[in-house]
Amino acid sequence: MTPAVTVEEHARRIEQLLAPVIESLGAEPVPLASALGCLTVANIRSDVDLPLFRNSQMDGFAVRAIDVASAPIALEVTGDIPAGHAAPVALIAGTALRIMTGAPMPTGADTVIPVEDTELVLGRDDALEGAIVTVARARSAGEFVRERGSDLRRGDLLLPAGTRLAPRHLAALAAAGVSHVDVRRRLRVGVITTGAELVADDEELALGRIFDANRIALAAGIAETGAIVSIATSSDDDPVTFRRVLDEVIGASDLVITSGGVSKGAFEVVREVLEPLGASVGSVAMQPGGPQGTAVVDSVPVVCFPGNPVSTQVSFAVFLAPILRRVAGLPARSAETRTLASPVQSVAGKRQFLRGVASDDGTVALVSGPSSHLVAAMARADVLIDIPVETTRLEAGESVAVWML
Ligand SMILES: Nc1nc2c(c(=O)[nH]1)N[C@H]1C(S)=C(S)[C@@H](COP(=O)(O)OP(=O)(O)OC[C@H]3O[C@@H](n4cnc5c(N)ncnc54)[C@H](O)[C@@H]3O)O[C@H]1N2
Ligand code: MOO
Repeated sequence: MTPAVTVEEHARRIEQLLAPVIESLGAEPVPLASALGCLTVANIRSDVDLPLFRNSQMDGFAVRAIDVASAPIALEVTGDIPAGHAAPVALIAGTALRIMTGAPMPTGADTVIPVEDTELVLGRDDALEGAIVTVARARSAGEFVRERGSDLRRGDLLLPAGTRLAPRHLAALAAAGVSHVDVRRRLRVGVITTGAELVADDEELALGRIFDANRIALAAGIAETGAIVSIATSSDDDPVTFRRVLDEVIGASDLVITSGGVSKGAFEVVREVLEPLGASVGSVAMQPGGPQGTAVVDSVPVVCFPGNPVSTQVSFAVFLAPILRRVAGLPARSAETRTLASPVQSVAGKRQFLRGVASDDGTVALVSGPSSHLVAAMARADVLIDIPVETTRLEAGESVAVWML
């Protein structure tokens, strides 16, 4: 990749690298509890009517509308129908049955009088036997009765193919008794951060060592874009260690992302291990995110990002997030136009992604300078300001494209 390729060229390269994996993803059945965010692969029809049976919409008394037409009227209460009641119950004409919300309607009843519109006088020893209910107002037939199949009929379409499963979809499937759903298999993405300076979880900080910001950033980015984090781990700069870690992660992943070890230093472990395997490592005309690489190892695509934490995050946002979002059925992150709150400088020949905060008044302000180690400043940003490759200066009030983070 020498000389530098454009952002668009590198994006196309990654698109091509991932195409075979995405095309062969296929489908798998998953339990509903694991299906949030998955895409259905086929139309799902209901095997049942919803509601499953005719039931009461209110706590109250099941009656015949004709028997309460001249309310107020007193009726004998001949029994109770709690929710979950299994045995079919028949209403005797001219009487009432106490019923709870969701309980099956007794045959013969055609309306429910809400308890608020009644007065109950219990029988001897406060038993329901011998109780009398006074109904204060009439109701027409069908009121407060939820008819079987009134929500959805058996055989009707419950969810179309290509639905990205949200809680409301899962609720409808569960209500229809569906326990597993066929979904597009999600991409399993592995993460390897590299660098002898990275403090492992069980190590103490010492001079020259740093905490690993990229492992969690990439893992969270993967999860946010609807893919599965297969393994997120790290390696030091020893090629033998890196190769061992790479093999482990490749075995569990459809795609592997590395961070660090791709520029021009003396200990660039990613480059050292992957170039002999045919990797393309070089420069993309962007800042941050200049050093970039791609490889295929054991048929698994490997995308190599630079180690600076802002570079890693910007690289993920620019090159992988759009693809992963599309595969997961998520809408593309919107790009908008804003006006600059203050002038910006840029570097000729590099597309610059500056970190900014967008305001409701339509302006965007920088949160920091352009350097790619400014990980704390990036946390204050909500947009990337996209400065075109040949632009070297923009004045306050000029329009810029911003990418929502
Ligand atoms: N002589 C040159 N030096 C550098 C060039 C160049 O063109 N010529 N490019 C610079 C640019 S731009 C970048 S970006 C970095 C990329 O270098 P690497 O991808 O090889 O990354 P490292 O050297 O491993 O690390 C760079 C930087 O980031 C810190 N780092 C690494 N991993 C993590 C992590 N997981 N969490 C937090 N911080 C991390 C690392 O300590 C370094 O400070 O190269 C420039 N150099
Ligand atoms: O390209 Mo590096 O990512 O500028 O700092």
